[in-house]
Amino acid sequence: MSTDDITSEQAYVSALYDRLDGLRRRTTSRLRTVLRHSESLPRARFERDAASADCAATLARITAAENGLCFGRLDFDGGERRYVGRMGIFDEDADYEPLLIDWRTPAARPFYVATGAARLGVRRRRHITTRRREVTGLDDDVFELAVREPSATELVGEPALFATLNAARTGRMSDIVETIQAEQDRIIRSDHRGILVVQGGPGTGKTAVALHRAAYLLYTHRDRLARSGVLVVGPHPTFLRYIENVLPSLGETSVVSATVEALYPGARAQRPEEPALAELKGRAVLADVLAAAVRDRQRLPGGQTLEIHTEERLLLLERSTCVRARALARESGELHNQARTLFVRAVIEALARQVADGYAAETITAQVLEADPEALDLLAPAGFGGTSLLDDDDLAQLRRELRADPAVRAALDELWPVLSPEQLVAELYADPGTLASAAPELTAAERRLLHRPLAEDGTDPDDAWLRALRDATAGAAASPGPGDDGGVGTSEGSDQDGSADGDGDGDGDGDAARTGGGPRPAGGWTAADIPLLDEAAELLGEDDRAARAAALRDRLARVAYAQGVLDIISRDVEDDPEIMMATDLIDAARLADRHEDADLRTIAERALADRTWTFGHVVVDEAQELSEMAWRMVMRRCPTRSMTIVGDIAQTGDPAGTTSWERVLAPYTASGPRPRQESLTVNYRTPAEIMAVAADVLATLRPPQQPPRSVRALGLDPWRLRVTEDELGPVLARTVLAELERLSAGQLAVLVPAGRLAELTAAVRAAVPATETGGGARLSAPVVVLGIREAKGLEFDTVLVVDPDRVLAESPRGAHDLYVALSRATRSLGVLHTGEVPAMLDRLSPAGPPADVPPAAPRSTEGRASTSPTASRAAGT
Ligand SMILES: Nc1ncnc2c1ncn2[C@@H]1O[C@H](COP(=O)(O)OP(=O)(O)OP(=O)(O)O)[C@@H](O)[C@H]1O
Repeated sequence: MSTDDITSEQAYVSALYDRLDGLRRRTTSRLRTVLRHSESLPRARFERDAASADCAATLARITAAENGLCFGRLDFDGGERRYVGRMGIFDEDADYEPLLIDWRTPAARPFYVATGAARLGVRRRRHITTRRREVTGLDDDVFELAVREPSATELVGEPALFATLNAARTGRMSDIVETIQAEQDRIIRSDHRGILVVQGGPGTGKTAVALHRAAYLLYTHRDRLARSGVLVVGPHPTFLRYIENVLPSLGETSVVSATVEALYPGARAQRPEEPALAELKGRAVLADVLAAAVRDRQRLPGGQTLEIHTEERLLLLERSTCVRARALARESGELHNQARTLFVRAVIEALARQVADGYAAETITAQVLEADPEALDLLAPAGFGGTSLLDDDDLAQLRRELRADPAVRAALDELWPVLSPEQLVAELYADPGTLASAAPELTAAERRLLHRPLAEDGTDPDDAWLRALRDATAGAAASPGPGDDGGVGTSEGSDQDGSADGDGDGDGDGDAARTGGGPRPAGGWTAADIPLLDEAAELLGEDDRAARAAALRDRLARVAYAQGVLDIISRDVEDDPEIMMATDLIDAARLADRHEDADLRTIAERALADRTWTFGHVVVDEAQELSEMAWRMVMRRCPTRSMTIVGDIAQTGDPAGTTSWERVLAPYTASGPRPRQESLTVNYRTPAEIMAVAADVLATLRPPQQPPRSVRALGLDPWRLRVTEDELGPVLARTVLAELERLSAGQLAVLVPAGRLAELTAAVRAAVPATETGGGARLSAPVVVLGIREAKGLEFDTVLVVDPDRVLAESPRGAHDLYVALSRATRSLGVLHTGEVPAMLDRLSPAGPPADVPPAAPRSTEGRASTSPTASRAAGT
């Protein structure tokens, strides 16, 4: 490329940066002006905050575009020229002529998909490489005018692509906006409607494509998606940290990313699950089991009558009354906790009638019996009409007394308890009788597997459901107002059944005390339990009446305040009919609404705090790991089914994970359009020599899968080293040091069977103290030691896989896990094994012990993250 070319491109790029600076200055100054206004009224505050959020989002986009602002140019047959970059820049003085087009616009598309076979009118595609604001290189694809056969293997912008692929890893995924390939571009820009499934082998760019698609959809449908948000579901927290820079670097900051478990704002997984149990808990049939468990908790008295001994009297609750009350509550279509109100109301009504009849019977006995000795027998079958002897106030008082009576409450709790999801699931596991009745579809052995006693302390400080219920009811009880008596939610007239405490007994405790806190199984919850808790929450229903009543009370107070304000400003002019008064323009209710405080939390904050939040689009990465129950949980978050699902069924490690996209998605697409399927076939990560080893493992899986085609070979043979069990720790430590020496920059991962994580981490740490490990590992560390599941979706320059035999034995999907482990490296791979090498790894070249590395001397790698890896490596040895 001539220096003239670089000079002229530099001039153009510099002019773009000048415009970017101008835009930044204008936005910053607008932000300052907006923030200077100290608004006292909530609505004005809201507008100010919305304007400042808008400025902040624009500034974030400008900042994100700074590096690599312009990276491409297209020259068309007719002489038209388009520059492509990270954001659109227009010439305001020339009718908004585009100077730089955003990569997501249709006009930019030929940059990614034009080939010699399908030129789309492009004569030349130029990749422009920049460092900071300086143009450092140009690469041109000049298309011949003659049409030739399309080639499936054709890469777009090879030099730029290989420069990225060969660069050392940093522990953070980067965007690929400058080098998106044609098969990836098609997926990124695919229609947002419906479910899109992208199946692809390791390193084919599924994660990269899914994230660029999220950015594309946010750009194309910003109005719709900005309100409801986009959710990215990833397999583990380390993965979410690994990808967290990608969308911000594309100028998108409003995406929520979470693991499946984090979508349930309550209990957290506290321990790993046994594979057999994880598989069982993942089955969709567990949804039926939970539904049956809920119905089982809606009970009837054992005999024909239930005796309730209150302090004053003995009440006899007829079984038939409970049958009717239960049918009424069930048929209402309300969820369990809300339907309890109807059940309680019907039972209390029957008990009130019984007490009133008692009064009537006494009256009759005293006044009538003498006149007609058979009066009791005559009246008893149809009742004494006792309620008609009491006026409405007396009856209301009687119902309140009955609801507050501890014996009556205990009986109601036995028959129809308020349940938290944690309580339902933990008590289901704990009680073999409930399990047997709720889970007839499971075998006795499976039910035994599910059985787990309750944790001894019985309460779970993390039971958010109960905490929220307690807070809400405490708030409701603490704020006296019209709602407390005869007002919203508490009167006999409106709610009849009582108050805002969610159980209808008017005691304000929300029954939290009676649920005994939040039970959990001994040992705590596991990741496989979380979808069950979410399902239980869905069946039980959120009890939001306390919060609703509190909100209504707030509003009444605001209306009263607004009325006071209107009275004051109208007072002096009240008698003059000529003068228009404030009350002619606005009433108190509307004035109050204008003063309502807006919810200023970000979409992410609101969405993650609200279990019932639904997103405009959901991306599921490593989707093969989701169980059927987890899918139910994710699907609830996306009723529109606008979803991008990316994964690889050959990499499924979770025993409850997916083996067929069709099968797992069938329940959600039965009545709608079928999911669209796309596949990615080119492996950008793993060099061909390593992929050949992984492909041998892949060949042992059923059903057989096609390995992806590696885009590059590096000429470095993957090796294996046999060591004795005793030597494993020290040899591993020396190998790590030797490999670090070889690796001038980048990252090294030691991938081990989950059961050996602690022991092998200790061995590596003896040589490299800064080694990071486990789910919370900091990926910028020079060395990380991870179990295979924790390495899902990640990549490293060098990978050492330890004890493949144990990886294979540790889980029914051991071979899938080994396949994942072998396909994480971007440069080199070594395997340390203690027994015979598994036959599927025969292709590995036998190696001698790590040479030239002194065995002891632990190496300091302090400060490596902030200095150049090469420098700190040198300093550390
Ligand atoms: N078009 C591209 N240009 C540059 N780099 C790319 C491109 N496509 C993919 N890559 C790189 O290839 C690597 C693998 O991509 P990614 O992690 O998205 O693959 P994956 O299919 O999700 O892999 P796995 O299934 O193993 O998790 C990443 O470093 C990614 O940045």
